Amino acid sequence: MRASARETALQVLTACRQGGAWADGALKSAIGKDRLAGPDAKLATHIVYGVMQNRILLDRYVGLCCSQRPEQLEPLLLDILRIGAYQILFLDRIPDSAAVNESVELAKAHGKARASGLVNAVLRKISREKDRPVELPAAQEERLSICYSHPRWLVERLIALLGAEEAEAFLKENNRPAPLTVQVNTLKTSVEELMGALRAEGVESERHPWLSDCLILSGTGNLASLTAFADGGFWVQDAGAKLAVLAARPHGTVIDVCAAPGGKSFAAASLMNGEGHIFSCDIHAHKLKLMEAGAKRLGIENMEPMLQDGRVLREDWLEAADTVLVDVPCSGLGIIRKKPDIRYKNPADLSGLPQIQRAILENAARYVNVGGTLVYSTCTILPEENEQVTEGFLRDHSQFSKEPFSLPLSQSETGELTLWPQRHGTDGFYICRMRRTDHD
Ligand SMILES: C[S@@+](CC[C@H](N)C(=O)[O-])C[C@H]1O[C@@H](n2cnc3c(N)ncnc32)[C@H](O)[C@@H]1O
Repeated sequence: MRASARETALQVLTACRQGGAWADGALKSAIGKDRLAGPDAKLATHIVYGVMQNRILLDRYVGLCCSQRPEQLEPLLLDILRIGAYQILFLDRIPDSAAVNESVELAKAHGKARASGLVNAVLRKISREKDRPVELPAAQEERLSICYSHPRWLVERLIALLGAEEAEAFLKENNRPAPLTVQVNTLKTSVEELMGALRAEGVESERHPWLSDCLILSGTGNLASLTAFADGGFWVQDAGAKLAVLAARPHGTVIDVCAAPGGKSFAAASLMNGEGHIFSCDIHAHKLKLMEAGAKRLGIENMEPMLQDGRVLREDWLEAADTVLVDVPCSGLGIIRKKPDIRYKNPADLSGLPQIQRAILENAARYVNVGGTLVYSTCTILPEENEQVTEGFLRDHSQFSKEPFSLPLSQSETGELTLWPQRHGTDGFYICRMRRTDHD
């Protein structure tokens, strides 16, 4: 039974390595394709997330227990070793012998019968030595990088931003499960009613500590299979994302320039209580379908998904909107706890983002009417995608200025706020609220 969970996990790790897939999406489709359910689906998920969260540390163990360096091993074999090592080091309920044997079988099933001896020897050695603390380098950056499996460049950036102690707290938080926060669809139901409906389906829910219309769920299994979900009772949304919409106080004509999969537009619609109109734009046609389906499920009628590149001006929208949301594509380094593989993005691939973000902000700002609000947000914590983009924009546009805002969790006197998992319990998020005071 368990072998199929491990086989699925291996397929997912292979898809991520070879095809550039994201673990969460690849896992969801592999679990569906392999028809895993219950404990098998859970184990496959634990293994994939666990390997991603601990990859650098696991490779350290493999390296110490193998005559070859991890990077010299065939990638498939290394993935099999990581899967085995993760179970031995982190999953108490699986006997080490089972973790070793299943990994050996996995190697054989993938035509690596000759290498299965190596898998056996390395994993047995890891099992024997697992209680001895792994030797770590003295240098702080290197030590944190291995301990929490984050690439060295990111650890260095975090230490520069936060200092070593808080950087470590952030890294630790990234390897913990994030709470599953959902937003109650107040257009259709109430908090109490939804809690009752979830309970009837065996799902535990508790009120969010500081967002009155949000719940934290546990024991959900596949969310999409719940009747409460199909009935449009809620959508999944991190508290940080909800705060970005609260900071905008959306009303009247709203343009959400980077809207898919639609979470912030849904939150705006619910705050606007059926009034006004929301243009929910995205550059990818296939994502519009997601938003359309979401809006239909939630019974939102004043939201209009549209195919529109945020960098390209629509003349008919010039100074036409009361609220413009600019939730730009970003490095996503604030949501590592939900997408653990984001940490392994190549930093060189991130360097072009600020230019795209600035171009979208520049264009979107032209849609804001005088007196209207412009909110720029990201789910990252890097200043070059956050403060540096908004500062550059404000320097060149004196008709906009930052405006203080207050939120259930905290206030911002300066008009901008960075949220952090280790400080706020939310995803890492940046929010900047600006107001237009004059024409261009
Ligand atoms: C951070 S996500 C938005 C999340 C969304 N606001 C929500 O809360 O569900 C960024 C989105 O921007 C879209 N995007 C990327 N480049 C774009 C562009 N030039 N114009 C419009 N949308 C773009 C991506 O397809 C992606 O869906």
